[in-house]
Amino acid sequence: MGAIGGDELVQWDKMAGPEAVNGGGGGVGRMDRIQVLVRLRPLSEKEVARGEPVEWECINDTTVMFRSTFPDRPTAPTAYTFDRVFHSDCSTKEVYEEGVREVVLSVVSGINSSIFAYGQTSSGKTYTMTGVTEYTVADIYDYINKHEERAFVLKFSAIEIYNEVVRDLLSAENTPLRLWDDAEKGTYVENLTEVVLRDWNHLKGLISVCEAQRRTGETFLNEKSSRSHQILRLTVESSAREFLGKDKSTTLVASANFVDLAGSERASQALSAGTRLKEGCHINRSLLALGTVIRKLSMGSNAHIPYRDSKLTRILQPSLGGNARTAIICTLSPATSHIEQSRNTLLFGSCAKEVVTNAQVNVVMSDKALVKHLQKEVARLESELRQPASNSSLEALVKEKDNQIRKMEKEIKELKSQRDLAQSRLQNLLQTVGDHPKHSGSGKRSARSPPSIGMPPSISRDDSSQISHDDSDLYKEVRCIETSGTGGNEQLDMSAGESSSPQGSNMNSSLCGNGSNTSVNSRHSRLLGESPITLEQHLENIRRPFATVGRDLGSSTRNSSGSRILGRSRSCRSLTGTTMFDGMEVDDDTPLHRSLVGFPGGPEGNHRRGSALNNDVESETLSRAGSIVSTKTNGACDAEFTGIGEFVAELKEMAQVHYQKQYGGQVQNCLIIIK
Ligand SMILES: Nc1ncnc2c1ncn2[C@@H]1O[C@H](COP(=O)(O)OP(=O)(O)OP(=O)(O)O)[C@@H](O)[C@H]1O
Repeated sequence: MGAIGGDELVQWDKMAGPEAVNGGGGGVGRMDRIQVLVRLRPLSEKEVARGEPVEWECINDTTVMFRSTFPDRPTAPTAYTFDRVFHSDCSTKEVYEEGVREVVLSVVSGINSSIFAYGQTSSGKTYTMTGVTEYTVADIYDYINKHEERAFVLKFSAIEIYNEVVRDLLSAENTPLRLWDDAEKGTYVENLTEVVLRDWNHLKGLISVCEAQRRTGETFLNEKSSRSHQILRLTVESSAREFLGKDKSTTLVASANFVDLAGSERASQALSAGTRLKEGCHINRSLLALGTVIRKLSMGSNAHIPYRDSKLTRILQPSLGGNARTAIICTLSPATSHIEQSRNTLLFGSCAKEVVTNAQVNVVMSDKALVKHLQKEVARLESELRQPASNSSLEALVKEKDNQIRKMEKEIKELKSQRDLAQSRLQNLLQTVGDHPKHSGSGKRSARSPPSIGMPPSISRDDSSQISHDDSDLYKEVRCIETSGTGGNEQLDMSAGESSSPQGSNMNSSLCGNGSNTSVNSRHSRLLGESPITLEQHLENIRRPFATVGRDLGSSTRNSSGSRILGRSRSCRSLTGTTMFDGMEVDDDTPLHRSLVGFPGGPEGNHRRGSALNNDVESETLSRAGSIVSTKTNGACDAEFTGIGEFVAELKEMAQVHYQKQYGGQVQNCLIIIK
């Protein structure tokens, strides 16, 4: 069996007529809400005898209202709206024709249908369902008689679920039946009797058998209370006579379920005990499971629906949110004594009307027709696959990409402005540092030339063989200060050149005693023929531009968010390994060594300074001259140079000691040349 939709369904709808199928179906079936009807019965003789007033009133065709007749109870009326409500004077025929007919007769068009009666005990379920079943069967036979072009086969089966046991009502044996799950058929009852109907009278006779077989019992509330859920199933198969036995033959197959549920009851009200009490427990439990399924279905979520919690819900699964059109008739007693039960029934109905089913036309095809149908379906799916994605999904994709592009453009813009800012700061710094030779008295270096700090002023740019290494480092350093992120281990650098110490050791500074011709080799001074500057002059030359740089950095190295943009340069790191102290052989007793130990950049001080900087990266930046320039205050900058001054003094002292050891004379002056 399969389902048809689209053209085939429209064709079939035309054939079946509008009275058979309400509306067309789509390729994936027909989404339909469960129809919920309410039927009020008249007061029973007992209720009248007790003098119970009528508490419920149907104020129109769709609304039933609770009006308390007791002055001591809350009088605010409560209204409940459903697809249709029927007051106590309405006949079952009206209920059928105005609320049920349209749904149940879908069965002749190949669409499953289910009619439930739900309500408390003695509210009129069996009374209503008996009439509805009769009217339906009468209409089906009427339909069959009017459609001679089709060949119909009607089958009938009936079960009851009594104390959670499934029984075949058409079988004399009282054997419990098992439920099975099948991928195609869904849940079905094993070995269930299915009778092919000869005619309407045949069916009437079978329904009488079922009534006789069904478990009933007398309770305080109902002389003939149904103690089981009863499901009568009428299956209608139909085929066009002209195609019978031919390849094109297709058969529509659908079932109509007539479900007369056992009524919920309160043991206290029904005064049940023993067997009745046990029955009542099973009834209430299975009704609770049904209520849970309906409630979960009504929420429309994809949550797990506990169909398997009871046999009732397992069997009725297709009728509850599945492949069926469904109507539920909620039966009410209007009596005061049943107010709470009536309210519960209406709440169940309110949930049920939110449940959506997906009814389809069920078709059985001959093999050849099935192959043809499947080929058509494959072709349709292939063409769908070949088509590009739908416009809406493409639009969404384009929109998303546009957003990404806009975001990236914004980022590029920001990066460009950051780059421009960095470049302008670099220019400023270069200009500031490039002015340095003026301070040292040279004035020959252009403003754009990168400075060679500590270099004798007469060394020209053309002497690239000697200064290129320093220059490149300076460039790197300035560039990194502007562009790299916050750095850490600032290092002291006083020289990056080769050693020219008298001993040929790897010292990066040259120490010169200042006698007439007693200076220790100073390659630069000799080569250039210029008077080398003293260490103090050199220090002063260094201090001035860096004091300026310090001021400049202090005002310019904070970005808008307050974070530092200055960072540790790569060149700084590269210089770390070639500080003048590396590889220097020093006597532990020399002043220089003592100085180095405590001086930033010395063997230990270097390390200590690095870790200190790590803890306060924001507060400091690296000076090319080997000191740390604080960007907080220029005073701090000066303090660093004062430290260098002290260091130089000690350096001199050490040079003297060294000179005495080496040459046995007094050093009158000392010159340190730093490349
Ligand atoms: N609409 C009605 N008009 C007149 N009498 C009714 C109506 N509905 C029910 N009755 C009567 O009320 C009594 C109880 O009805 P019924 O047995 O159908 O209730 P029920 O809901 O099936 O109860 P239970 O759940 O106990 O089987 C019956 O005598 C029935 O004839």
